[in-house]
Amino acid sequence: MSSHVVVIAVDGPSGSGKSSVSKAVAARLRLAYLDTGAMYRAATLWCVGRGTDLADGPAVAHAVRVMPLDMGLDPAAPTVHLDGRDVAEAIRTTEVSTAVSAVATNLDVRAELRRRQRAIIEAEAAAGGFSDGRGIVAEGRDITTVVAPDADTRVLLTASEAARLRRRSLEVHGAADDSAVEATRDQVLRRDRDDATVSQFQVAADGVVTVDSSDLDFEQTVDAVLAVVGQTAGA
Ligand SMILES: Nc1ncnc2c1ncn2[C@@H]1O[C@H](COP(=O)(O)OP(=O)(O)OP(=O)(O)O)[C@@H](O)[C@H]1O
Ligand SMILES: Nc1ccn([C@H]2C[C@H](O)[C@@H](COP(=O)(O)O)O2)c(=O)n1
Repeated sequence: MSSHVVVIAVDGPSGSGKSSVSKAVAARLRLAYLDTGAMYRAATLWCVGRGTDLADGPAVAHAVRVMPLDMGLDPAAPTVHLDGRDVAEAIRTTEVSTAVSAVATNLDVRAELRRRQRAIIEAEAAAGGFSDGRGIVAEGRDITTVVAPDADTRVLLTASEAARLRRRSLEVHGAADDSAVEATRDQVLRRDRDDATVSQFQVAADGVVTVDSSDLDFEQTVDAVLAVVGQTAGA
């Protein structure tokens, strides 16, 4: 049995399915799961809660450096606690989704959150080997390229703009008619445009495998990512 520790990195644009697919992959392989987007969302909620002006870069960076954030890594029940408070729901509000790019494009915030993400990944990787079901799936926008460029498996999960808008619209509004899709446009496309100014998640970097889920259903997408893991991490 191999004692190799596995790190699986997944990036992609909004609505491509990173979170749901990564969670399912981690559960299937009995690995930990890290949602790095949730960390940027928590940082946004933290700043808003302290009354920090999101346009004041140094103040935002300072607030994030002292942010007491705890990430729970069980893919069956991932948790996010800020100063001991469960904020899993609070970080998904439209207010946070609309404001998060202002925080995520602050380079000092990125440096701090990347440091924390690497520490979490290293701690998980040190905990055991893949054969024991240990290791981690980490997903976001810069995991394959900056946070964990040495990951065993690096996947860029994409989907067409239309598919991503439809999925997000179904998720948020329970419908994918024209007006529902229009209402999700800012949360998906404007956010991607802003986030793409600091991370490269629209084209696969060297060594990163693209999985295009536009014409795949959820289970087929999970299987496609597992197949890449099988080819790259010796699963
Ligand atoms: N292949 C797929 N086919 C159909 N629906 C999917 C597929 N993959 C994911 N979904 C659904 O699309 C929605 C968006 O997925 P998810 O939240 O995982 O995307 P994301 O890339 O993490 O987005 P964001 O970065 O904006 O948080 C969810 O409702 C999810 O169940
Ligand atoms: N590694 C990451 C993860 C996320 N972000 C930004 C991009 C989003 O606007 C925001 C929230 O992410 P989501 O929950 O929608 O995946 O955080 C980033 O810049 N880098």
